[in-house]
Amino acid sequence: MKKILEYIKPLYLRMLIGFLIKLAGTVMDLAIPWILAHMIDEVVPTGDRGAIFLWGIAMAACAVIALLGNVIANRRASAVSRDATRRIRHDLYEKIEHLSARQLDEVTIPSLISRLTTDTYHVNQTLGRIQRLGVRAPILLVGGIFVTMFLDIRLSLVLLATIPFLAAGVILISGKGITLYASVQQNVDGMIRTVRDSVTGIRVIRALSKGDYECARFQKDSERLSNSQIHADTVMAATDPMMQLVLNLGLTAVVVCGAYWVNQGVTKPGSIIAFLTYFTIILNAMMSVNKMFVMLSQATASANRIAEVMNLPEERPAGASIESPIKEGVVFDDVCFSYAQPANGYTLEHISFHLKKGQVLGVIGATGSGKTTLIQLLQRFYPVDSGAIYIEGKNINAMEEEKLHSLFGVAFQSDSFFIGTIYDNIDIGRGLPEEDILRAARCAQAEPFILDTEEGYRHPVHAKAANLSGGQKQRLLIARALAGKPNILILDDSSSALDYQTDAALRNAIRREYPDITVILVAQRVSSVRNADQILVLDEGRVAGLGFHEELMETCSLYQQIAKIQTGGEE
Ligand SMILES: Nc1ncnc2c1ncn2[C@@H]1O[C@H](COP(=O)(O)OP(=O)(O)OP(=O)(O)O)[C@@H](O)[C@H]1O
Repeated sequence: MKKILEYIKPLYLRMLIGFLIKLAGTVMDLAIPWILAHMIDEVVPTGDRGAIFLWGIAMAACAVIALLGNVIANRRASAVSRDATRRIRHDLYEKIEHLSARQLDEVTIPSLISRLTTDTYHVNQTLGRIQRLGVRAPILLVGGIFVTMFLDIRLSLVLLATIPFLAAGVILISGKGITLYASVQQNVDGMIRTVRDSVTGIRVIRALSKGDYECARFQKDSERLSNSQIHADTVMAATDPMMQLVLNLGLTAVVVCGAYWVNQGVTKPGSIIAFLTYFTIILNAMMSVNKMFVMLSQATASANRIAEVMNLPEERPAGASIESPIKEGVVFDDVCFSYAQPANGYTLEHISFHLKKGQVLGVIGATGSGKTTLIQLLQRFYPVDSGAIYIEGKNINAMEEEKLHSLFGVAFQSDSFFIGTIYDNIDIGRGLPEEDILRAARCAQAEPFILDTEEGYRHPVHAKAANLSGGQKQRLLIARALAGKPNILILDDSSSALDYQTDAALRNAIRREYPDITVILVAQRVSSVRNADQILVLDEGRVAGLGFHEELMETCSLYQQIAKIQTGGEE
């Protein structure tokens, strides 16, 4: 909550003005029953029509001012909570953008989505409500009690006796609400995770006839969420009836005592009528305060979840000062890395190689051998546990993140497409020169299929590029990676859907059109890497071989095995 208060601080003045307007409106609301009692008990018995008319006008004026004050203040409250939430959402999004891959793994993407959406929504709603009712309800409550005391001290003491019971109940229950609503939000995370998995993998799910299984999984998450929501709401809902009961008992006592005192002539009937009106005002104010506490419990749970992400430390990798004696290309110097605890074994172990500028490195190995991890380390998505990675002699830890990432053009196995044209999907908002885009598309062997369409480069791409084949998508991704003319091109198994001929044409075109680009080519097929200047063979995170094709065919048994399986022994 402390973090959220930082966002409200600059809005204090605006809130204060809103509060003052609200205060004026609320005081007018409180004045109306008082004027009513005064008219019945003091003015009407005199029979002075002029005075009755004037007091009537005063009542109407109070009602109009109360209405205007409340409307204006409510509008201001919405504007303030909208502005505060917009800034919170913006900063949270920016923070998420800069989280390290390890932090993303820890918090998880679905949880970040719900923090950015439902949690900020709860904060927004509560900020608005607190401003709308935070002044009005307590003033109505305290003011109502104060005026009733002024009207009749004995009757108001009967009413006051109920307040401590009510306050204790509200405080107890709303404290529990924070824990309950935090658990609801955790279940929202779980449901988003399941929906995300099912939607992104819907084709695979259908192909494997796993629809029923996924439905059951969703049902389970949905039930868990409903149950936690029902449990939280049931506990929190207990406060309203409890308050009504206590207040109604108080009211009964007031009416009984009031009737007795009127008979004795110590209380006037007008006071009893005004007292009952104030009683309704106090009851409603109590209910509003209670609702505010319920919302506050929910918003506190959400605010804590938002602050948890915002307070995550910036992970700045260590060991940035050391420079490599090799001043060009990419150098991996005895790199070890593990996603979890190194004590449980490394994912990549003692990886060393030097890739000269303009050279091609092929990376091959069984699934799970660490090929993608190696690429992630090069882009500093995770910090290495030991050893160092250098680009042009500079430790990547010493580079500004933006500068480091601007060196790469990356095509992953599956990457995102957005609704737009083919041209837009290659450019992705970088505003690149048209000739660079056309050249990249040509080189990626994408142009023939693009020109085959009626609209050419303006051909529409549907959501998730559902109207393109796997090979066409891969070619567009490669074109996207090339179009920015990067220093280092990373192709992570991104030509697996291409036929052998297109794959070979692609590699030749890259060499011909972009001779200075250093290429790292992760592949499953020996044919994709055989012409590389160096081939790194990975086996369970260790280097099983490093050299060019013919060399490895002589020295590396794992490489020989892979080649033999893929070529049917022709090699
Ligand atoms: N974010 C992660 N957190 C924990 N472990 C991970 C993570 N990503 C990968 N791993 C593990 O690290 C190992 C290497 O994975 P990696 O993706 O680098 O293999 P790969 O050779 O690229 O596999 P593939 O050819 O199937 O893509 C695997 O055992 C994998 O389970």
